[in-house]
Amino acid sequence: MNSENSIEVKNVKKKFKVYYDKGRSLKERILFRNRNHYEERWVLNGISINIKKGEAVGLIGHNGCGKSTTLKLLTRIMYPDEGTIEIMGRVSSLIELGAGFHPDMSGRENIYTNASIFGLNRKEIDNRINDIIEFSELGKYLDNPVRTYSSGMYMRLAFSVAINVDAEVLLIDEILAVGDANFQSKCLNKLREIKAKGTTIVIVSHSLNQIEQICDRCIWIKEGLIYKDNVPSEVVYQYMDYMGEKNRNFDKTVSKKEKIQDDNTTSTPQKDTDKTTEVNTFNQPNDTSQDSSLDKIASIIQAELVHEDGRTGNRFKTGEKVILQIKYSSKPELLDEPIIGLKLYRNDNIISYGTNTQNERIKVDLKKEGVINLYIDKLNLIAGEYILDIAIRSQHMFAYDYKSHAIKFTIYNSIYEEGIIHLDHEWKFE
Ligand SMILES: Nc1ncnc2c1ncn2[C@@H]1O[C@H](COP(=O)(O)OP(=O)(O)OP(=O)(O)O)[C@@H](O)[C@H]1O
Repeated sequence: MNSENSIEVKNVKKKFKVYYDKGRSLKERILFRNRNHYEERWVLNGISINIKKGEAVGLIGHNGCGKSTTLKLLTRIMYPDEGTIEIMGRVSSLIELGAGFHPDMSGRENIYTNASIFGLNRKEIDNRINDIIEFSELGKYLDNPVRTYSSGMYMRLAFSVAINVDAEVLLIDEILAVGDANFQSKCLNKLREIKAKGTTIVIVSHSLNQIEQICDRCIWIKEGLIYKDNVPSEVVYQYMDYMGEKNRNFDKTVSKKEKIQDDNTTSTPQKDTDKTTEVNTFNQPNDTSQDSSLDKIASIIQAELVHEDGRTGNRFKTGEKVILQIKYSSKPELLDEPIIGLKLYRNDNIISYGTNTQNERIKVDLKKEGVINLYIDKLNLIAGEYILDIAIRSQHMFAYDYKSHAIKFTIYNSIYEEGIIHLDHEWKFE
């Protein structure tokens, strides 16, 4: 094994036996008695990964692609059918929440048994117990049996033990999905601390944001093989594009099926409800089903964010140049000096920015139909999920139209930053 590496996975293949239903009735059992009772399904078809000491690697991919299987093979919960896995140093894992906990034992007793599974002796655990208890925030519940714990409390305990055993390799499967927002951010900070100390981390997560925040490298597993292996910002971007395309194709299929169903079940004229329309397209002027735009003095028909090269998107890099395009219709003769307003907030409800044309002393002149373009030179938000509300209001604050959650988008950045905004800056050392 190369001394620079912490993990070496060579051409690993893994198959599972998937057992058929034996049949419920006697007749089924007799009829199917000669049939093979299982089929073999290959989940990993030859994976090779070298992970350097101190590297943090994220595994991503769609459901069932083999991420957790890879992690379980690394933990040696299961073994490969072909290929080899070598790991240097003590391994700590957060794979199945509270696996290894005894339900009737107290939190404190479980700390001892769980930490000893990770290879710590009594004295080593005694030295760490205060840190473990403090991090778990379990306080007065620590002496209660863990069967009385909520899943969040289980997670706190499991996480606290796993990160305090001074492992050289930490394997985490989707574990940060549990627990409240405060604890999640505490775990993220702790992971950064652990990483800074040189621990190798492999993390499976559907939260691409977490992967971007913690990892130096991201591996996309597809059809049991490594499809992409690069810096997180690159791989996550490509993955989002791929998943977006997949969802659009799915929507198209659903739309077609629904249309056929609709055609079969009703003879009344169908309204124009094309499911392939972007989610940020709102009720159309010819859609008379809802609060119709026809009745409105001004309507927001569509809103989207556009990259500098003209592509519509919902994923942008911190500092990217973007254009917000708002397609509208209005009845100019009835408009009373309209105001266009925006409110941008992060998915934890922190308002990140808000403005309107009135405050900026911009005179708005809306036509019967048109597009409002807002040019944003630098979208200086830190990585996260954001939501944009858009409104067209009158001078008297009457909302002609208000679109809550008009656009949802993601900001990515390979550098971890705290807060909301990114301050353009430059370091100089003299
Ligand atoms: N013990 C098992 N027996 C049979 N099939 C299994 C077993 N464990 C996993 N599989 C199958 O292997 C495939 C990969 O599972 P795995 O849990 O590794 O996927 P994953 O990428 O982690 O998915 P998810 O994102 O949904 O967690 C799935 O089709 C799953 O049904």
